[in-house]
Amino acid sequence: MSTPFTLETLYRTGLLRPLDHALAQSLRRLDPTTPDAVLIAAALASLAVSKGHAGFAPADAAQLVEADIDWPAAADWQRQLAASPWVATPGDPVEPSDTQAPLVFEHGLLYLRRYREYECRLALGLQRIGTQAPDATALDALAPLFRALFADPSPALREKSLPPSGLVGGAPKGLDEGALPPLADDRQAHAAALALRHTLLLVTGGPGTGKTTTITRLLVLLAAQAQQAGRPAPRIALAAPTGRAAERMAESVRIAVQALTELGIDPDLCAQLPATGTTLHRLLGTIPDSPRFRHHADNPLPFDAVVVDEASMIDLPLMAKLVEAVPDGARLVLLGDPDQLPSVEAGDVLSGILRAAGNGERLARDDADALQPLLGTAYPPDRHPRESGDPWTSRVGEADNNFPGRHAHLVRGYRQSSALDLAPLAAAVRGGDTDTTLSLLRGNHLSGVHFHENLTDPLQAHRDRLLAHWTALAEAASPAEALALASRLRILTAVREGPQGARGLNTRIESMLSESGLAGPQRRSPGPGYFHGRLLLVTENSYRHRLFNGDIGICLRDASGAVMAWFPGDDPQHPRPFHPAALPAHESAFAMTVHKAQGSEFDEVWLLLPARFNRVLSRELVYTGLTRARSALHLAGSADVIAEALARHASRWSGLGWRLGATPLNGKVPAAAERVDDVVQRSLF
Ligand SMILES: Nc1ncnc2c1ncn2[C@@H]1O[C@H](COP(=O)(O)OP(=O)(O)OP(=O)(O)O)[C@@H](O)[C@H]1O
Repeated sequence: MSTPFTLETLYRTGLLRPLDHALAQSLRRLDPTTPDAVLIAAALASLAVSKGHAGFAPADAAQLVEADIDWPAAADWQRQLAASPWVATPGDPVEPSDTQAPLVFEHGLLYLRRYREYECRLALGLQRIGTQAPDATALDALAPLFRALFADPSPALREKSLPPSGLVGGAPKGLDEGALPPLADDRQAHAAALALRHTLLLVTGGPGTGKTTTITRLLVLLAAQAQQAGRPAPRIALAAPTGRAAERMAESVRIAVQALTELGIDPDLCAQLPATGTTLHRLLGTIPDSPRFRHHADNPLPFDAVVVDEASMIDLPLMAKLVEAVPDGARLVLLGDPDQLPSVEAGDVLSGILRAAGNGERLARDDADALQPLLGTAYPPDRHPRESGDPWTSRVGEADNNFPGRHAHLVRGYRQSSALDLAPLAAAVRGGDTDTTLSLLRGNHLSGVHFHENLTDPLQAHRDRLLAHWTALAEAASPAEALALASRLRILTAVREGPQGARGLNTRIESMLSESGLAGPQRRSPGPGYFHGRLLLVTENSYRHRLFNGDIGICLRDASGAVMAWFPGDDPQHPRPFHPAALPAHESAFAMTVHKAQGSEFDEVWLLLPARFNRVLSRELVYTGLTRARSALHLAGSADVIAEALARHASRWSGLGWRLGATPLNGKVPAAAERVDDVVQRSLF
């Protein structure tokens, strides 16, 4: 029997949270004549935000609430919403809405007003950043360096064995532009060239496609450009949503810089690049007990270029605050993998931006023309690209789109690992191709990829092997060694609860360790749970401790027998000890959800799917999980669950794509409502 469409029934049956119900109740108290349909929509708009959506689509209500409900006809429901005094219906995609109305109905979505305003602020902020024209006049002068950076200089340099002193304008002397291969089909070169001409750039691509390498080269170019123009060195910030991701990014930049100096690029230019990264919260400056930051539109960040990695993890409010804090004239470069899971909090911002920015596969004609000094002839000027079938056509969406930034999508993977041949599997999962995925998994030909079909309990089936890893952590000679060992292996799960959930697995692993004598009662332990060798995952940001959501540490006994929790410091050789009782919120980390593992990598990943289909599963979840592996992947699950996961997208309701496309305010709003395929029930993990 279907559930009646009344506020009380939906609440009583547990489909609404107390918070959602309270919002609806408060509207009813203020105006008892408010129809139930409006109250329920308000409650569902609140529920939608908790599940990662920017708003709620009444036409697709069944996507949000998985229950058999007598939903009203969408058109009637929308009419009631539009007629309600609680609901603003602004005529313009970025005009502030009526502050008296707590809800906004726009483009098929019902928003809590605050989230609609975040979308507007973000759209306007990106518009402001992207429409500033950088000084792109001296591109000719940059050409030698550009070609040295991008035209695979290594063979030329090795032959010539140039000492660092033989440099001209940052480029190794002797590199003859004409002798170098053309850059017309090098997407990394496109990305860097586009960033010299535009202030807003998105660089997307899967793991190891060279996003960080490309940006490092771009930053060297910006440094050279400033030097040539007699300007001070550019002030550059490297940031990411989590501490771990920021660290990984800075590490990749350091490695890329090292490679450039070894290849003869001017060390003075390379020295201008930052050696460290920071979290977005730290960059913006948190204010205790406030959702506001120290840096905002009136106190912008003191940087000329802000580079942000793992952009898919950034939620709507944080991205809105970030773009507002980017000063006029500064560059914003967003790096990310659009096939990974969207942000845990509301927004799915990266996909919204990408929807407006086009697919990043081709250069626009004006860019190709203007960037000729750097890229060479990108397309023959005498042929119209669209007619000729030439690859250098306008970027997709350009003709009917006002988005001011540029997007470059990198596809070629460079991270060579003879141990792990993940690329074909990642591509099949990304494309939702179940047949290919299963045949690759079952074929057992991909090096480093192991399929454990129908395995539901790796702890039982592979007990000794897994246990050996965890006991080795406890036997490490030093905290630094234990932390280095810790990233060798991780069990990743789709869900938090249940037999294949991270929480239950951690409990079982701890009892296994206890049986093996490791996790027993500890002398001078600050609590029963803090045993020598316990892996910890921090689950909230603490600026006081400089510990951030996603940081991994390990409990180890010190010389006096006291157990301390060790976390990485600035120098990998010197981890930082904390008294476990003083740590911010944390949990065990032998197993963790794929969501928590975003931004991290491990040598060996055991990706454990639930035995039965669960709505958190999606192709993005499987893709994110398996791409965390550096040298070995063990995938445990059934063919049915894999097929069902790959059939679903983890996307969200958002109006950002059309809003960005419709800005500036020229009244050109696309007609079709933007909606997503599936809903992710993130409350489950
Ligand atoms: N054009 C290139 N030629 C040769 N090697 C490259 C090139 N671009 C990147 N690489 C190498 O590929 C590896 C991955 O590069 P990088 O870290 O920049 O990728 P990424 O896209 O930022 O990866 P992730 O998303 O995992 O952080 C590095 O070892 C880098 O040196």
